[in-house]
This record gives sequence, structure tokens and C-alpha cells, in this order.
Amino acid sequence: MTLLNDDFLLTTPMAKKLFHDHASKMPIIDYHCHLDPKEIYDNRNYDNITRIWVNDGSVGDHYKWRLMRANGVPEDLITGDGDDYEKFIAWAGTIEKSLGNPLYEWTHLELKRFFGIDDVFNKKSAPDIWKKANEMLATDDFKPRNLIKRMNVKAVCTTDDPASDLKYHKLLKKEEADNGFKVLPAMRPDKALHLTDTTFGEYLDRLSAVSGVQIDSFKHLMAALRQRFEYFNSVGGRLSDHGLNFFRFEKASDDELNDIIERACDNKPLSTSDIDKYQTMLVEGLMKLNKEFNWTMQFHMNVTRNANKPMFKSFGPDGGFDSMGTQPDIAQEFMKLLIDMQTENEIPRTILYSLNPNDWMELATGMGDFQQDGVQKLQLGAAWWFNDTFDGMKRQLTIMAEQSLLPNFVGMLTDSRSFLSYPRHEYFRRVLCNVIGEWVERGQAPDDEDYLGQIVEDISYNNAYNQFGFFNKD
Ligand SMILES: O=C(O)[C@@H](O)[C@H](O)[C@H](O)C(=O)CO
Repeated sequence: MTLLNDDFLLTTPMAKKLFHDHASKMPIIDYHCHLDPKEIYDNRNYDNITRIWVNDGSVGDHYKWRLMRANGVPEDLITGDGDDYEKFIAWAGTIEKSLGNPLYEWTHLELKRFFGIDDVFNKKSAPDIWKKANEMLATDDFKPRNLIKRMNVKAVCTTDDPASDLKYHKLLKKEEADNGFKVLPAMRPDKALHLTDTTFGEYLDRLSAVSGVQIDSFKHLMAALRQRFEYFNSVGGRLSDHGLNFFRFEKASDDELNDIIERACDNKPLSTSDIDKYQTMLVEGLMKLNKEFNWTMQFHMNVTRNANKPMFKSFGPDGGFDSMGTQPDIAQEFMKLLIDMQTENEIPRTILYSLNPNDWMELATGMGDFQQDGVQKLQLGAAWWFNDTFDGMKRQLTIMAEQSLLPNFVGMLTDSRSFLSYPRHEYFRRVLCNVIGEWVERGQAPDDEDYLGQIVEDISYNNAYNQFGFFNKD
């Protein structure tokens, strides 16, 4: 079998039919990514393939950066101010050694799908690919909006701070009909959650200014956030997203919370109990807002962020210095939250991603305790970050099937900062079709293309279309 031929990852007759005749035809709803809405609006060509693929100044694909560092590439040819061509050659030399890593397949899939380049990417082929790709990148076909259109993307959900003015989302909303896709904000209130940040006080001041609510108490913080929910909702936002690097459930009174907020703003010492109390009550407040606005809440949990302190100091977050978290009881602590919120019937539609797959069974079975008020209110999120691999995707799909109802799953997302990452949806769809095809081969599923094809189409697109509400007339 040649690299990435038409049937790659598809090992059964049914898998091939399901992918080619069903999954591949479905549009994309990318409901979690880190693209910059300004770049979509400005719609400017990238200068060269390094800029769109590896590093465009301080933004880029830290998946690639980690591998380049492992391959001994100096930092100036990764995130530094080294020459773009030399960075590209360094990336090619890294890909040569990335067999078995998803980036080997993603990289070749992206060259194939966007540039029509079938060559094996390595240091030998890189000079010719650099020339061919850069010629194409200068054309209209490679402007960000056309890259989105070419991949049949119908909605892109970016990751946006509550204090954002959503300027570019509002400008793009006026051009939805011409563009043929929506660019929608997903609220990521992590700066309000991370009260140990030295800038926490400044952030609350900023949130006060944009919301018009003077934040001098927990109650007013929630009022300010509610105003931002109203604002995001008015621009089409229907999702929130929360990075729970760690989590311990501990409730607190408003008086306790007000004292904690005051000390946090003054950068005074906070106990772990202070942090747990504040985060628990803020998450509960955000859950209630999600329920009230009929949004879907995503939790990205169990992460060790910024482990490389010197590099974090010089580069900042999302530099490729994060890794799987190892809080062993995070699922159990999160269950306490769900149990508490259920007593008030305040659990919103929820998607749970843990970076530690050891949590997946606890989360998947625990969610089953609270399914009500509609189809698949709670679901195990797509295999996330370091789990975004052939085996990781297969494992998440299998657990979702074994512990709940896979046909209700809202499917894949790119979680990317590059416009070239949409083939990750194709990769996921191939894994999905192959899992189902294997069930047919083992007699665990009917040899019924219509029935199975509908399931695949729903997971690829229809479920996200129906469950998130991005396209509802309101
Ligand atoms: O949303 C997250 O917390 C993660 O996706 C994180 O942003 C990370 O940088 C990422 O993009 C993983 O794919």
C-alpha cells in the first residue's frame, strides 16, 4: 500500500464504502480551534510555507515545534528569528524521523490535499516543495477564506476571552453569505479562572470595563460574565471552553469568595483551598450561565502546562511545553461537581476532554449518570492533543460506543492554529469508518450501508449541526 493512497486506514470493504460514499462528502464544523479571526478577516496570503505551516511569528504549530526540538533543531529555527527556508528544511529533516507520529501522516495529507503534492516530504524533496508550495501560496486559492472554503468548512469556532470585543467576528458575520461559512466565538474564561496569575487583578479591571459591571465581589463577577454571555450570544457564540489543568471540588460562601478575590487581586498568598473554592464556584456559575443560554460547555482537563520554566519565561504559553497531567482523582473531583449541579438541575450540555486517557472510563461512565433533557447532553470529547493519534482516536470512539451512544457523538475538531489542519477531520473520519467496518467484519454490526452510512454522516457533521445550534434561526 503506498503512502496515503485512497484507501489508507480503511481495511475492510464496508470501511471503504462508508468513507468514500458517506464521510468524505460531509461538510466540516470545526467547533474548537485557535485560529485568529483577524487573519480570516484580513484574508492575506502567507509569505511562504513556513509561515502558514510551522511558525508565523509568535503563533504556530507547537506540535511541530516539540518534534523539531527533539530532533535537535536550534530554537532560532523553530520559534526564533531564523531564516524561513532554513526552518522549512529543519522541519523536513524532522518529519523524516516522525514515522508513527500523527504529524507524519497529517503533514503528507496536507501537502496532498492543499498543494496536490504527493512526494514523500524529506530534506531531499524539500527544496522543490518549497518552490512549488510558495508559488501556490501567492494565489487567491491560498488566502485563508479560500482555504476554509476548499475544505467545505461551514463553521469555525475560535477561542476567545470574555473581554474580547469580537470585532472581527462581527465583521465576518456580515460576510457569511459570501464566505459560505460562519466564524463564531467560543468563550474561554480561563483568565477569570486562573486567580493565581499575577495579572488577575488587571484582568478583572478589564472585564469590568468591557461589561460595564464594577467587579468588587463574586456576585458582580458573575454579573459581568453574564453580560459577556449575552454579548457572545448576540454574535452567534454557543460554546464555552474551560482549561481545568487541575480541579478539586470545594464549595464556598459569597463572603469567602469575596475575600479570596480581594487577596488574589492584591497578589496576596492564597491557599490551595482558596483556589479550589474559587474555581469550584466560578465553574458552577459558568455552568448555570451555559444552561441559561443553552450553550455547550467544553472542559479541557488534566494538563501540566508550561513545564519548561525558562522557555515559558522567554516564549509564553502554548509554546510546546505542556504535557499530560497526572491528577489521579480529577474525574472523581469533577463528578462531585456534576452531582452537586444535578441537585439544582443545572448541568448544561457538556463535552469532557481529559489529556490523561486514564480518566476516560471514569468520565464516560460518570456522564451516564446525568443524561437527560435531550440527545447526549454529556459526551466524551474527541481524542485530544497528545491523544489525537490513530490509537487515541480509536480508543475514544470505542469507549464512547461501549459506555454510551457513539451515533450521537459530535465528532472531530482541529484544535489547531494553522489553516492547513482541516485534513485532521478526514483522518478522524477514516479511523471512524474503519472502526465500524471492523465491527461489520466481526459480525458486531449489520452489513447495512444505509444504516451505517447515516451514522457516519451524523458523526461527521449532522450531530454538530443539530446539537450546537449555530445555524438555528434566532
Ligand atoms: O484548548 C486547549 O487547552 C488546548 O487545545 C491547547 O490550546 C493546546 O495548545 C492545543 O492547541 C492542543 O491541540
